[in-house]
Amino acid sequence: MIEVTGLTKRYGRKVAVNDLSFTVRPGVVTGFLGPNGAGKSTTMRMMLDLDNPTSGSVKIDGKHYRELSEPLKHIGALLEAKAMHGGRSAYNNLLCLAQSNRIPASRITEVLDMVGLTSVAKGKSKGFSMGMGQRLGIASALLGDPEILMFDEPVNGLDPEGIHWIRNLMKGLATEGRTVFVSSHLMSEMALTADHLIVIGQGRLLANTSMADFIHENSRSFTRLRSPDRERVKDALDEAGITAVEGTGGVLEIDGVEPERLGELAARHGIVLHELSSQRASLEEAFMRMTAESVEYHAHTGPDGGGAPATGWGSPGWGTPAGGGNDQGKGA
Ligand SMILES: Nc1ncnc2c1ncn2[C@@H]1O[C@H](COP(=O)(O)OP(=O)(O)OP(=O)(O)O)[C@@H](O)[C@H]1O
Repeated sequence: MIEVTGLTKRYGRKVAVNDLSFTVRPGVVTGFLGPNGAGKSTTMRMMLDLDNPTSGSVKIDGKHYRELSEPLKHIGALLEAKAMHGGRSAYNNLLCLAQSNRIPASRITEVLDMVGLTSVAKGKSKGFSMGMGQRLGIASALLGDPEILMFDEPVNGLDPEGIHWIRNLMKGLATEGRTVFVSSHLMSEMALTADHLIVIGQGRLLANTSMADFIHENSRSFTRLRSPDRERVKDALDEAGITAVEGTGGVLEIDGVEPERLGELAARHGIVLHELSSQRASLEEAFMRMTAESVEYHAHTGPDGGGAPATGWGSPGWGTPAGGGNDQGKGA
């Protein structure tokens, strides 16, 4: 378990991390999300004692990182790919880490095998591709067989097979009861991997909630209905007191009514339907909606400034974000 309490980091006048408090629990994969510059890496560095907090604290299984005698046996981290000694072989890089933490050399062979680098174990790591460097970083995180694992952008540089592998690895580690904390900008990947989310913006906590609740609370869900008999559908809906919004291509969008009820209503009126489907926004849309106000670096790609998601944004029925995007500790 990782406990973060009142964590703050200032660089001069810049507040990179602003009074963050949350707990990362074992047994699930916890995703760490935030726009560029939100303070994710700074938070992770402070968790590993690589940076001193201005105030507040981080406890790793109840202890400060500095109090852990052989830290790699408690917490393993992938912070920056290729943070290894380029002139050393993959094996020797891991050997140095193993020796400083009294980890048997046999474990090096095991982790190299786990990450698929056995055949290049003797190769100097400076010749490694980005994906190989990432795998070596992951091997170093796993070396001490720790209960807590932290991965900063682990899928960077990995090919689809590698992404699939790291996803299953993280899920497997959580299933074993370990604490897995992972940051990524790849929302589709995060949606497949994480069970719980910590979201920050401009150093502040925006959400601490389950993946399902985060998407549910920050997105519009509706039922999409398409029929060759649209006018009769509209009459039937009117009669039943159900409001429909006209979407593109003759589609009707209905908020807050399950497809089952709509299907039964259509059947009662003998109306043919060509489509009846539940629409749920993606994690990416929910994330952009929640963090819209705390994005520091915008690309101005169009009249709207490029800050809004393409789908659903601003369409009828899409309400204001709960708590104006600042609902701290929601659902915790
Ligand atoms: N050593 C430093 N000196 C000054 N400012 C810093 C330093 N490290 C980080 N910052 C600033 O603190 C803020 C948080 O940076 P950080 O790298 O933690 O964000 P991040 O969420 O990891 O961003 P990204 O997603 O782009 O990696 C940024 O505004 C950054 O410019």
